[in-house]
Amino acid sequence: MSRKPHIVILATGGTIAGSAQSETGGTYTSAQIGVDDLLSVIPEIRDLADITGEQIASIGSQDMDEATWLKMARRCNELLAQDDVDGLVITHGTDTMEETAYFLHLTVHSDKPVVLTGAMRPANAHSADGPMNLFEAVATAVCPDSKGLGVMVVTNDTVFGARDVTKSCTTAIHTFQSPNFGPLGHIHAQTVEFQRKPQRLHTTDSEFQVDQLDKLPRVGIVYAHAGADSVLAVEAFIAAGYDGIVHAGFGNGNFNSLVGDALKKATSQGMHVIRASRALIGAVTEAGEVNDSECGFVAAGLLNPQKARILLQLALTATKEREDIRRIFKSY
Ligand SMILES: NC(=O)CC[C@H](N)C(=O)O
Repeated sequence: MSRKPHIVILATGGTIAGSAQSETGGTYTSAQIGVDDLLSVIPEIRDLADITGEQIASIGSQDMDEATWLKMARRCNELLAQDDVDGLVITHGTDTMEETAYFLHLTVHSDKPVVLTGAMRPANAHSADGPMNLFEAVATAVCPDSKGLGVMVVTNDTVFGARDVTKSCTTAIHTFQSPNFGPLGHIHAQTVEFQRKPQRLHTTDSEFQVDQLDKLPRVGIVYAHAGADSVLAVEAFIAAGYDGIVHAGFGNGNFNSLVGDALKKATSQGMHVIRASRALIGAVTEAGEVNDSECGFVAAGLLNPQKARILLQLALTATKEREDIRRIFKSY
């Protein structure tokens, strides 16, 4: 490429754009600073790429919603279809970054890099992590080896895959981890080195098309605990006409008998139930204590409950057949 790569930064808010009362900590407000101000503190970023910025939203990511996801997916697909755009960097709050990353991993149909980044310290804090994270996100977006790896999350000198990454710590700057497999790669002194590639389907191989949609199927999450009477939550989702439930179960996707009966009632009424786990590591497998085909459930595999919810929502835009949903959970 003779010209410099062109990277578009889509800003959504979060702590990376946050402002605190004090540079050493305390309360702060997300989404106070626009994309131009974020860029102004790292002028070297313009040595890596020609940068243009767009403000997609100005929110703390706890307020991220499906309407904004659909808008983001559409805008990403539009931009990446342009010959003069080589990749995207999305600045985002960390609370739901993993969910937005996985949603875009399945709905953006391009092999050009899409990299999400954010920060744990507000923009005006001492040793704010946002500027370096943004710089390294752009370094990742312009790296030729990033092509075809799907959507990535870059923070703290580390590149994670959208499917595996999760926010693991409430406050630390090394909060993002991939507990099952570790990161895709690392960044040091502007150099990005990858160790592995995502194996499951994504982006250019994804069957999910959301460009014409203005909403997604309704799927709720029910969380297991000893002595759970979350049968009431299951009943509430049934009564509200939800399309599906993800159960964040014990261990290998287990539930107590009360909740199990309520979940079986849900499937008998045409709802879809995914068995995920509240455990951090390991897959929910079909061969365990639950007979999925008898109960009409689908095992989430390695997806955590919040990502299993997104995959079920997208699956239900394409099919209502349980066997097809099972195939989707084994492929994405
Ligand atoms: N560190 C953060 O980005 C968290 C701030 C805010 N809750 C958000 O997710 O946008």
